[in-house]
Amino acid sequence: MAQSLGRLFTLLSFRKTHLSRQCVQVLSGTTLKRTLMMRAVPILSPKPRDFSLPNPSWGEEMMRLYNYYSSQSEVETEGEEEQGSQWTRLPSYNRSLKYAIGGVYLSKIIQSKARLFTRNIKHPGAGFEYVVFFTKDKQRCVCIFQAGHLLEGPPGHVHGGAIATIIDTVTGTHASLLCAPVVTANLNINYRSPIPLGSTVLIESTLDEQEGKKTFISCKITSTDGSKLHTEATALFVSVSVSHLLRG
Ligand SMILES: CCCCCCCC(=O)SCCNC(=O)CCNC(=O)[C@H](O)C(C)(C)COP(=O)(O)OP(=O)(O)OC[C@H]1O[C@@H](n2cnc3c(N)ncnc32)[C@H](O)[C@@H]1OP(=O)(O)O
Repeated sequence: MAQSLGRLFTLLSFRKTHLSRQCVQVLSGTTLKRTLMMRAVPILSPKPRDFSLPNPSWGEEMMRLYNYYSSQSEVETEGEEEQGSQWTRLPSYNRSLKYAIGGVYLSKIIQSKARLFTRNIKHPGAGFEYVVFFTKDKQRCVCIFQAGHLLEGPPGHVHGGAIATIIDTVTGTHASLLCAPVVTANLNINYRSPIPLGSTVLIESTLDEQEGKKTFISCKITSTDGSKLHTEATALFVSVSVSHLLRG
């Protein structure tokens, strides 16, 4: 199963690259053709958009924290002692790349229209704007989250389901770093204080325990200065095989 899946990924990856090259050759020539080519290449390009990089919708606080954690993730090389390398930023795509071979999307193989739930609102800033950083030993993750106006629950505040979604995403991403592929088996959430719509908050996840196929992670959402607790959660992830994901 794994072997034939691997062959399928390699074949699809080759066909996609080959198609991009053919498209460039056919279209090059006149200005019109060049314009068309410029438009066609990004569509066919195998390089996916990384949604965890800044966009114009990110507010001041989101940018401040992004710059802070990014500055903590620079690694000194050439024999010098590493400085400020505590955090590493995780790229984030709108399809399931994680388990794929050769840059082909797993979600595309299962269903071509599938998109990651948290990355499918097209208008920047309207939904989930977030970026996850993890520590070198992968014991902790921190997510900077800016909640857009389409996530409203109680007037002016973030919907409880949207909060559950971002918690599942952060803790699931954390568990995936440790032992992918995983699925959420259990998620317990205590909502302590509402999160204002449009605000930026910090989500911190911590590895509690790993026991066989089970990974236990706890998580809290606070204001960015840590003074206000919004949400606390614990989650259990169970490691599964790729065929478990494909089987459904
Ligand atoms: C990049 C973005 C990342 C986003 C991450 C998002 C992740 C998700 O949302 S996944 C989607 C939601 N989750 C699902 O759809 C999962 C559906 N459930 C399943 O597939 C199965 O029930 C599954 C795999 C969790 C467990 O299957 P099961 O056959 O019970 O596994 P099994 O091997 O027997 O259990 C493993 C262990 O987990 C325990 N366990 C399983 N489910 C639970 C549970 N709900 N509560 C407590 N323990 C549990 C079992 O008791 C067992 O423990 P032990 O090893 O001590 O005996």
